[in-house]
Amino acid sequence: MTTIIDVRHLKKKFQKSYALADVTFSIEKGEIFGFLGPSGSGKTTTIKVLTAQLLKDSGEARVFNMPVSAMQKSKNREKFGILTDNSGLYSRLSIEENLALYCKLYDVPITAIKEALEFVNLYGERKKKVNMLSKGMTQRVLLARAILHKPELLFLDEPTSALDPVNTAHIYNGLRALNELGTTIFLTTHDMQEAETLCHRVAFLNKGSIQAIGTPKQLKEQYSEQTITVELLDGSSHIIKNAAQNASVLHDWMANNQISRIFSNEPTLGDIFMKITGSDLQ
Ligand SMILES: Nc1ncnc2c1ncn2[C@@H]1O[C@H](COP(=O)(O)OP(=O)(O)OP(=O)(O)O)[C@@H](O)[C@H]1O
Repeated sequence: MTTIIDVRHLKKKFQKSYALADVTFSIEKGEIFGFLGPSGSGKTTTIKVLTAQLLKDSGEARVFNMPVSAMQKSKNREKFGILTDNSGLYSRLSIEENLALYCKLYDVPITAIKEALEFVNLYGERKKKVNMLSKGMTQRVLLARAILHKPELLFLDEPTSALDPVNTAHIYNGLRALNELGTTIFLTTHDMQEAETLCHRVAFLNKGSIQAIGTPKQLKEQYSEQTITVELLDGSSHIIKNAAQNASVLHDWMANNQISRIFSNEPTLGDIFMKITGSDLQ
């Protein structure tokens, strides 16, 4: 396994308060890793430190096995793509003209524009000026720009926050396809459904520190209360622990043909976040 991002005891303070209090995690090549946390938990600060837009106060942060400071060098910048809400697009130029400038900057053939715009479902709109675009369209242009040079690593800060369900689904499929081709993806979100749909592993960030980390399945198993709901034909509903002492009750219902539905009560990632931190993800 190749470690692409390695962060240990990372701290970052603004004025007197810690945006990152003590953050430790690593991401392996080929992973889609989700950073889940409510507003103000430190997600964007982490991306900014990892992409050398902000200096850390202490701790270690390595990307591609290099200290983050090396990410400023142009040959290393080419290895990653980044989508944040801090746009940097030229509002009076068209989508296509903006991406063409980026192609020049990264020495990417101009033909890459078509592929990137098709990826975000915007090729038909390529002549539109950026100042005429909706928030969701701008977000898709930024995503196209982030993948234009086919980076090995993508940092996506809330990539679908302004998108409608159709475009969100389109972007999810595209990100999975990119990941299958080998792109490692670090994404932040406060949308637990997004994390569950896309991510191989997730970390829960709250008040600048990681509270839990694992695959969605591991976290659900770890924090499940192991109960099942049994609905009977008489309309009653029973939540019982999935344990040996309840086998005879279940057996009797079943033997008497009383059961209408049975399902397990799996917690969502949002439930688990709430349980661990006492706050929700919004
Ligand atoms: N440049 C800055 N100066 C002062 N405080 C800052 C600065 N940038 C971030 N912070 C503070 O650091 C904390 C973490 O902010 P950050 O933007 O990383 O959170 P976030 O999880 O990305 O939130 P959101 O989901 O709202 O984007 C917040 O309390 C924020 O106010």
